[in-house]
Amino acid sequence: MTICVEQFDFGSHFEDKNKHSEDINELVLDGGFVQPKQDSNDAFVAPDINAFGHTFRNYDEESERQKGVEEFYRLQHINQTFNFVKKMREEYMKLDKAEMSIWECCELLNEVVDESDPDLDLPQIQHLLQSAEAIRKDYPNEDWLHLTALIHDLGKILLLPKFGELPQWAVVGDTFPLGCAFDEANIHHKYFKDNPDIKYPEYNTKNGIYNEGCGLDNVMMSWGHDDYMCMVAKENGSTLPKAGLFIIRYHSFYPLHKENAYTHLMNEEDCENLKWLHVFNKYDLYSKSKVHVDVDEVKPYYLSLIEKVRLNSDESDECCLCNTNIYELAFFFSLSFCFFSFHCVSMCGTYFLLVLVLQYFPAKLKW
Ligand SMILES: O[C@H]1[C@H](O)[C@@H](O)[C@H](O)[C@@H](O)[C@H]1O
Ligand SMILES: [Fe+2]
Ligand SMILES: [Fe+2]
Repeated sequence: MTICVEQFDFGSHFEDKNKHSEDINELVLDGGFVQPKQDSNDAFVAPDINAFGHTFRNYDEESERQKGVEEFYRLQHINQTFNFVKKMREEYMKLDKAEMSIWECCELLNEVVDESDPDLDLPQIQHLLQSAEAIRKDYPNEDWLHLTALIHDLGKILLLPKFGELPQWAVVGDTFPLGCAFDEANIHHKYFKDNPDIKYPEYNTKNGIYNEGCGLDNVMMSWGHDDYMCMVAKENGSTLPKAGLFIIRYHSFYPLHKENAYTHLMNEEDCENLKWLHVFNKYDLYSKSKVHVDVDEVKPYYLSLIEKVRLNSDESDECCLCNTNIYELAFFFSLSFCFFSFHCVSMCGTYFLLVLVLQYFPAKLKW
């Protein structure tokens, strides 16, 4: 099967910007987010070297930091198995760990450092804002993309005690499919030899348990911050465009979006969404630097974006305006109404009406 993966050369992207923007503007985006792209004169230029003076994603560098990264991948490749992912998905699908707003979650990432990353050692909130600000500069009208950048790594809260305190190998790093052969395009591929799934013949052919072209949504990806965040967004009824959800679930799937491996599992929709992931990746990877973003300065903009994410009406019990429980709020107002009208029936009516209305403005997501 031939698959239409557009190979994206970051170096030439901005010289050839018009051509590319035509391509991606063919995509129809749902969710009520602004679409058209405006060209900007001073586009983000991908630096050649990272904050440590090395090329980006250089996994062969001889350094102390790199030794830690390699040990991370050894553990990840041994421990991520089909059954492990299945168990994790069942556990985290419950969304019973916490209720909090997106911004509260961003602030939690202040405490998280990613040990798999050779290019960044700052708290993760800085990475979220660095990538979102960089993409916002070049794509000022694509606010869904800014929001996607802001939330794409929020799943790293899995490292925190409240969310199960999972080990780094179960949260960060590049991702790959389970249930089919491990492609050589995975970094430090050699460590897969000790993965227990290697002994199941059905998992060790090119397609494994999947049909060619089955679509990535049907593929079990290694468990981590990508799958978790996508799950949280979907289950909370987020209205992000499909391309945004695709970016969130596959942004660490470098074997696919950088090396073109596993493309036989994609369907047509994946091919379309991949174009956006290529755009996004430039900002995700090359915005990593030692330059801190002033959190307080940019906060109002991102809070306004967060408000645009409509959630399922029955998912949250809190009012977005005052964070009070909607049932208490409705009870209080209907009681006052009853007091003035001396009519109990109207109190009940008002109560149910208010609960209904208030549920359309939930402020918190279930995690
Ligand atoms: O080390 C990084 C980091 O964990 C990123 O968040 C992830 O998306 C990348 O794929 C990974 O290589
Ligand atoms: Fe990530
Ligand atoms: Fe990232």
